[in-house]
Amino acid sequence: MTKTYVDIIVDITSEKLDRSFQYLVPEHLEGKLQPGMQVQVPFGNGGRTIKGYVIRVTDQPSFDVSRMKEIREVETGSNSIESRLIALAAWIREQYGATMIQALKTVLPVKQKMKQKEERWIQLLLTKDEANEQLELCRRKHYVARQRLLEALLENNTISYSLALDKLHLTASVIKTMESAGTVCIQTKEVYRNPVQNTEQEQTKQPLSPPQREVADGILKGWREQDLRPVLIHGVTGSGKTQVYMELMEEVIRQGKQVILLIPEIALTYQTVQRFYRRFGAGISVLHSRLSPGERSDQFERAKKGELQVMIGPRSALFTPFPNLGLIVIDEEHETSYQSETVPCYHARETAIERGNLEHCPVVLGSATPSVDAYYQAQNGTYRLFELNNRYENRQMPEVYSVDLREELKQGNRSILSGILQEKIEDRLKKKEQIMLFLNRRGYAGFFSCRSCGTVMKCPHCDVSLSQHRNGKLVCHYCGYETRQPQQCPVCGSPYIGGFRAGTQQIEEIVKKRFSQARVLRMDLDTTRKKEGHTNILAAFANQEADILIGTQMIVKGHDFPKVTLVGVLAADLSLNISDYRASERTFQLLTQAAGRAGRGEKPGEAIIQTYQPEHYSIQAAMHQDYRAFYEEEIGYRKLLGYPPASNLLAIHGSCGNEELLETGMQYIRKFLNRVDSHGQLQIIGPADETVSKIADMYRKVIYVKQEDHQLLLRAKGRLEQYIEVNSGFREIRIQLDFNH
Ligand SMILES: Nc1ncnc2c1ncn2[C@@H]1O[C@H](COP(=O)(O)OP(=O)(O)OP(=O)(O)O)[C@@H](O)[C@H]1O
Ligand SMILES: [Zn+2]
Ligand SMILES: [Zn+2]
Repeated sequence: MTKTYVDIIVDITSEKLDRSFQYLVPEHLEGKLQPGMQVQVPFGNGGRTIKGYVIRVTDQPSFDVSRMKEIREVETGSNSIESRLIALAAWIREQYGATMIQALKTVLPVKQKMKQKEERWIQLLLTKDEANEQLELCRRKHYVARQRLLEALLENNTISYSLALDKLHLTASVIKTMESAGTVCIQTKEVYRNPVQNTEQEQTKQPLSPPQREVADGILKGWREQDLRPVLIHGVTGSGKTQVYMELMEEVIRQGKQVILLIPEIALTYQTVQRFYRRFGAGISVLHSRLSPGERSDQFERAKKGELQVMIGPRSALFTPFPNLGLIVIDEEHETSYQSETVPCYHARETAIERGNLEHCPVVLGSATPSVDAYYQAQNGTYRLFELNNRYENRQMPEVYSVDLREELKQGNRSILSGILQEKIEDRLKKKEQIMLFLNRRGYAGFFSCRSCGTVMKCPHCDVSLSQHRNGKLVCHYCGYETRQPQQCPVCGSPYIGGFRAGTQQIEEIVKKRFSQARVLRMDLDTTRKKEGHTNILAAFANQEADILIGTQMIVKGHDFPKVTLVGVLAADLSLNISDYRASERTFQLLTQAAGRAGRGEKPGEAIIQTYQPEHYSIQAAMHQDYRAFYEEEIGYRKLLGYPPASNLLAIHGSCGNEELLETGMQYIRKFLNRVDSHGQLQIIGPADETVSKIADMYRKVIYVKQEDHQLLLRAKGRLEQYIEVNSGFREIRIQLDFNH
């Protein structure tokens, strides 16, 4: 009979996570151990017994079995939060191809010694009238920072100091000035806890509209009947999904449980967070990527101690160690940022659902453009589906028009702005309404090429074209390589060489030139590189300090600007051209979300989609804001071609500085898979070059494996991982396994 062995960690509070110890499983415990369980083990030579956690069960001993000690016993009734998170880490390891240590480090907050910071709050000392008077004064004098603080304080008479710095982008000196002027005072947390609070601030709960009520009731009813399937809320842009989340959260909190709310980082603006503060008060904490590890683990510590009811944050907030987790909500569920780009490349939606299973708590997903994956699960009954088909107060959905750019060219318009878009911009400027212009940058490069021979200037280290910047340089957006713009073609010597197609910078110039009266803001990677750059720009646009906001995908994510009545999409199909089976899905989502920014306030909105492929189904469906039409078409293709969610797809990514070595290694992997697959059940494609076949001098290749049965594919993946681990030929090659993405 084969023996089982378990890896145990005894210390989960420090960097010592990677010290694991192997023990023998005694006969009476055979088959009873799982990752996460707490056990008693002998430790050291003194016969001492200590507690440890099982992190892995295996039939491969890692050292001489005759020297291995046995586990003493399993702790019964120990279902600590750590146990559940370790079990989650084990699941992540299995699903996403990582080592157990990588998975543990992702899931468990690694504690560091940190001085406890005192939490401070800013309180308004003026009456409403006085504050409004001051606000008027600041407006006249263009004290925009003070204006922002006053506006926030008028909505909520006490706000968190760090939130003010972070999300309102105020400096300490501005706050200081207002403090010495007697406008505000600074309080510590203790004071805030027994505060003389202005009562108005607690009365901000808005009643649900009848359709919102119906959705919330339907969801709660299922939970009361122990239906814990994940819930998908498909609600059109502006339908008030947030309102429904808040209702559900309130119910869960009332039962003494806690809530995790995931929001894409880019949508985690002051506005959004403030909405939740107003409703739930001090029991909320916000995580974002700029917190230091210490600050982060502080927040996790507070959560564990029961000081918090709600954690809001991007992806990683999913691992908040709440003692009694009652609900996980994922807003904008379709967002690609929910997938980690570093190992383990876990997907927050899938991982949330697994955490929900482990904690017996429901998961709610929401989106105006659900991922095809989630909608598929809702169609086959794995998820429950709820719909909000109208905007709040039946505000109109935007009217969407498409413009065929080929026709524009035929009619002699060579500008990136079509005739109709120019007219509508003019009209909105006259009416003092706001405009958003969106350039789809995915799959796009403002490339520099020769008009005589067609040579495109590429980065010498990466297989991508260089982008032209205004400073006369060509820049690689993957590795940062820069070079001066050549005066003539390096291949044929022709002087007719230049940049084609405009990037956001050039569009800004074109727009400023064409509409000299307009105040223009631009938001893209370059203007937001600085800390809080994007918050500044969004806040300025929300304050109507500009008429036109030009930007990339960043500007379409869940923002609510009521004065925007026109959205222009400059080149819709750029993202259709990338070689990714999700290209159509991404394009549809981007266009629908972009159009959804228009007409969210009292005035109805319009969107104009400029495209070279007006007949493409993604663009057609986005024009009609018809998710179902898009989904039906798309799922048809996925079924036909065996792509997720109709089938399962394992991607094996390899990268290496030596191309030959990489090719050989990938061929070995292919042969190994063929051997494992003796019944010919796996469909193996490749190895082939990745879309970007080289980054920073590392060559990149990929093998795809398709199979409908997830378990079968998981088994193949497990065998492959072992093969790679024991085979020294793979030391030089970085292999990364990726499921269904
Ligand atoms: N019950 C309600 N009472 C008052 N205002 C509401 C209500 N429901 C929605 N609204 C308002 O309608 C607007 C849109 O709501 P919300 O932002 O929640 O929509 P959404 O479904 O999350 O939209 P998107 O998917 O586009 O982000 C907001 O300004 C919100 O304050
Ligand atoms: Zn040339
Ligand atoms: Zn490069």
